Amino acid sequence: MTPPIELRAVTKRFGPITALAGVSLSVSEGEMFGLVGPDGAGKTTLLRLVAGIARADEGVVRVLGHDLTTEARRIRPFIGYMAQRFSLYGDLTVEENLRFFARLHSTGTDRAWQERLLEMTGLAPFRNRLADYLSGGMKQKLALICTLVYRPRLLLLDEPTTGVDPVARRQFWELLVEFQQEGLTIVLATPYLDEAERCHRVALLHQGRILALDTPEALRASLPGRLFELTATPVREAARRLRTWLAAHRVQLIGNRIHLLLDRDDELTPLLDRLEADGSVQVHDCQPIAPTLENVFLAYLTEQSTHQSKSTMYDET
Ligand SMILES: Nc1ncnc2c1ncn2[C@@H]1O[C@H](COP(=O)(O)OP(=O)(O)OP(=O)(O)O)[C@@H](O)[C@H]1O
Repeated sequence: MTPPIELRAVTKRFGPITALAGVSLSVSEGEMFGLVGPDGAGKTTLLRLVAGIARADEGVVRVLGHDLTTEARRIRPFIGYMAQRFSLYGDLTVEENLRFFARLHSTGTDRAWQERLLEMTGLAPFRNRLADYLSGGMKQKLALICTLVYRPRLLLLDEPTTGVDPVARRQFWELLVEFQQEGLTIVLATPYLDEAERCHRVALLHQGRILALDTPEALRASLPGRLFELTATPVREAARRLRTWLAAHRVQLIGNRIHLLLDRDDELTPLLDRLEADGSVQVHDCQPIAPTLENVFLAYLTEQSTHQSKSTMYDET
């Protein structure tokens, strides 16, 4: 079966900036696919290309069997795209917003579906409230159902829960999972790695390239060696010293803890002895831990930037 989304060697430039550089990926029917990466990595650009709003400079974007270079218009009725700043009409009520978006796509008559969306999101009791007076979480839910009101086959979400409180985020996710289980294919960009963990597969983007793409389990397993969590004081000095002895991607400062990636267990004791040797750094605790996606992505990103600074050094000499 043809995958609903397929990108082959896609490049997108904005003047001198290369937002996407030769990206290839495919998303399967009914999949929940996550895009993560630092600001400016190219996540929004990728979603906009798939939505048919922007065009690739090179490569092929195929969505629902159509080549978007020539057939972008054909897919629009089947795509739900919730942009980072999705605009609701603040002076319309919840229900009026929903009907407005439904009418834009000539499905204004499917009232049963609209009612179901209002019920599912818990927005039914607030149907007459102006959108301006909804909480942040409720606004996001309304934006989601305005995106789904015309029953798209693909749902593209750009950081849909940014700035939403944890309870509302959890509710939003319960809805997403419900829609995905009904067969909707979902691609979402997220800055939250706990959200990425809930996706079937995740792509890590950096400067327009895919650094890693796999299931969360496989990505975690791809971190070579053993990970240790260390508490020490002063923690910044401890991390600084470790970074001078080990490759940068092996030492991650996460809050007030250091995560240390070693090849072998027996590297640990000599390293800790060296850290405490002059008495100015004290190690309080050190335990082996299971890696999270955050560890994996930080390792990839640091390794990448070390690589780049090395090649810049070579370029300059
Ligand atoms: N319309 C545009 N004109 C010029 N540059 C752009 C445009 N859109 C994106 N860019 C640039 O392309 C690169 C990728 O941007 P993009 O918005 O896709 O990243 P992102 O991963 O979504 O980051 P963020 O989460 O900060 O939006 C950035 O360097 C950005 O400044």
